Amino acid sequence: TSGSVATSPIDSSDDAYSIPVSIGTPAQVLNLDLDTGSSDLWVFSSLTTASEVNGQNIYTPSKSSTSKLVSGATWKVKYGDESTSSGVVYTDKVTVGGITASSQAVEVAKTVSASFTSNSDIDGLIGMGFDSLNSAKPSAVPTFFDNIIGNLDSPVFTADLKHNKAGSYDFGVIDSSKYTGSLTYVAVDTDPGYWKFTSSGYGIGSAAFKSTSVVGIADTGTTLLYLDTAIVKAYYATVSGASNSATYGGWVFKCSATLPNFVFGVGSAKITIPGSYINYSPVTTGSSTCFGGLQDSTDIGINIFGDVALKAAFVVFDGSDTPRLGWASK
Ligand SMILES: O=C(NC1CCCCC1)N[C@H]1[C@H](O)[C@@H](N2CCCCC2)[C@@H]2OC[C@H]1O2
Repeated sequence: TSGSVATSPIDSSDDAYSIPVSIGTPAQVLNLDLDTGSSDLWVFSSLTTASEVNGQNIYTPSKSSTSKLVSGATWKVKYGDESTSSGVVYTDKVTVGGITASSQAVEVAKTVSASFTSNSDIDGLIGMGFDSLNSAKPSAVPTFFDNIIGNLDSPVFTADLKHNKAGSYDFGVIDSSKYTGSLTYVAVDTDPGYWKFTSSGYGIGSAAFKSTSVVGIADTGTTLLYLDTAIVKAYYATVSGASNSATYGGWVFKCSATLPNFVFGVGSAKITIPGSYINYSPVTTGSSTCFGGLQDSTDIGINIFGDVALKAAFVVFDGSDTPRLGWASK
């Protein structure tokens, strides 16, 4: 089997990309953030503290004839941005892009942190990282990808994210009409559970490409691109008036600035991020100061190829016995 689901940016800054996910019988459709940087499928629900729900669609297990409580199971997840959620676990039928997991662990939130409450566009997350990152106790539960991989024509899913328009996630198939040239594959280190790979270097604007190993994760659930200080400083050195602002917690510049393209290497291939993708958004609504889409990864401890990078490419997440990532321009 194979399938495809449209994914849309939740706002004009491409802060996240959501997909419709059907849960239960009859179907309850929620808009979930597909996150390759985590491995819990969790949802806003009828069990979520009422004051922490603010316009999100909710999953009500008691209205689904196929829901079952997983007795004794709990979960609690904390993300890199310090957001958190926690609750209990049900199993139910889950369908994404026409592909069904008949008994998918659905982690039902009893509580969520403020940043989730304030984002009415996201009804939960569907984690597509490796099972080792799953937070369920006393035992981890498989991801949706893990549950369907055996039924897929090919053990892969692909990401075709776009700037300010709908893209797609495909499952079980690599659609060659969605990219140009050829795919270049790179090995994945699944420790501790991210899609972690080594980029072969970078280039800033028309400057010479710098061949150097840059270890990072392909993370659809992170908005921006986070890289080593030296690379980031070299990039913003080409943007007149750019500064690393303590006030705003990162590199900022005049919204009217022209930003150079940023190239990252995958093997012998090169992915070009248009400079415009690095003009992420005004620091506050209406400000003429803009926050950069490329930021420093020092405080994180790992480099993150988030949506700013991913939307410049077509990416194959290959979950075969030797996991790997395929990258192509588009
Ligand atoms: O915490 C990270 N990434 C970290 C960012 C800082 C540097 C380290 C990694 N990703 C989260 C993301 O921010 C959340 N957010 C929801 C609202 C729209 C934007 C996305 C969403 O929930 C969990 C996950 O996705």
